[in-house]
Amino acid sequence: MAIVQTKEYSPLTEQTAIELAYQLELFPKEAELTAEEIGDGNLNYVFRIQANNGKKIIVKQALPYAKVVGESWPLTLHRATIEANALIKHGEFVPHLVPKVYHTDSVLAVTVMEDLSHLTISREGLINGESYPRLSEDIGQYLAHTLFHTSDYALHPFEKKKLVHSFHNPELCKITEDLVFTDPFFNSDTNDFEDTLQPLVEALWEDNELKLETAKLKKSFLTETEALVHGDLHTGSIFASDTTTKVIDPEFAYYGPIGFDIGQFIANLTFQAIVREEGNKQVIYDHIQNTWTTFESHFSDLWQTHSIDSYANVEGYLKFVLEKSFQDAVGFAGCELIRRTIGLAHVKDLDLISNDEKRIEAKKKTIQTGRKWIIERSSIQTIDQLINVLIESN
Ligand SMILES: Nc1ncnc2c1ncn2[C@@H]1O[C@H](COP(=O)(O)OP(=O)(O)O)[C@@H](O)[C@H]1O
Ligand SMILES: CSC[C@H]1O[C@H](OP(=O)(O)O)[C@H](O)[C@@H]1O
Repeated sequence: MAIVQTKEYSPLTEQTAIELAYQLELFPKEAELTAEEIGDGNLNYVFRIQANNGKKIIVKQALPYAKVVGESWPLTLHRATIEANALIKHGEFVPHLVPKVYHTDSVLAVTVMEDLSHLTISREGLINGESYPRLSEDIGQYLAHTLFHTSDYALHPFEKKKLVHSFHNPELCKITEDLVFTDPFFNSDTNDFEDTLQPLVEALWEDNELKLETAKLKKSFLTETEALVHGDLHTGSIFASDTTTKVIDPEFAYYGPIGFDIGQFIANLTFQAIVREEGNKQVIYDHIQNTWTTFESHFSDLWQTHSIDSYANVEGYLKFVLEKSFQDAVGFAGCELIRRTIGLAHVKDLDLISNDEKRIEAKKKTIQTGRKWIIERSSIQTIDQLINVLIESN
């Protein structure tokens, strides 16, 4: 990977993105290049550069503010370095499940990576009725390998603490602390929901039991440095086809609780379980179940074969770790369901439902399911129980 440092930050244009690609010698000098800005996320520029021979690359650049809000919301450029380093670190364990990184530049806040345009963002595909047979198996493996190998169960304590330090990501964590764990549970300016939902939302704001349990989950997010988590593992951060899965966009990566990524992914599948017609829901229930069972079995295998923890063979310890991760995941999934329904950043799975009655009905379900999962997470002990709870309210 070439490392070329530029002296000064400035936002790229399609023209300067092409110049950068030439400068980095990612294409032969004689290649004719075209560029297109294709970013549809909340935060960054994404340029696709294409040569006349068909070769393509992606140049992703952080802006010094959150694109979705504008310059009034300044945001660290360091997130680009976090993202590139997380792709590289996770790629050590699951190279087939992340894009290749060709180049990073911390001054320009740029990551140049493999183009995945032959795949589809899984949220879009799922909304269009795709089932992606490999999705849960691949994400279950991604979760098991990235989380186990970056944890104290696998790493020397010095190495682990070095990683905790290098993935210190306070500004992006603060976004999650606010948008996932706080604002939706209070009458905050960032919230965004239909007037019809007002009574249900006000009931959440007055629900002390819910707020107490959410406070405990937020505390875990704030304080537990268990593993290097992706930090924003929703279906919009996953490219998929029937045969391939690739996880992108880990700019929210930091050392956090093992259950966080698992919960966010399960919640984003749950939007589909709720919005799909009756006959198409089962494939999503199966994905939810398979995500956990694949994670559990791969994590357990890694524990047996690679753990360096003195207590690894103490009967009951692995079971304790898995039970805690599951319970956390259920609670984090509940927070994600609620925040994507009434908070600042929504999901198309819900918002694209054009029929008002159906959309509101679906949103009531995601709010009620989220509340239930947060409050009842300690009594939901298996993935089958979780799915039964979901089916009962769906
Ligand atoms: N490696 C890639 N290959 C092809 N398209 C990509 C790639 N990375 C991002 N994109 C496109 O850019 C969009 C936004 O990327 P993302 O990393 O999610 O940005 P943000 O951080 O702003 O959310 C994706 O939904 C996808 O369409
Ligand atoms: C102002 S950031 C809101 C929201 O956006 C991020 O998602 P993405 O970058 O994938 O679009 C993240 O989920 C943040 O909570």
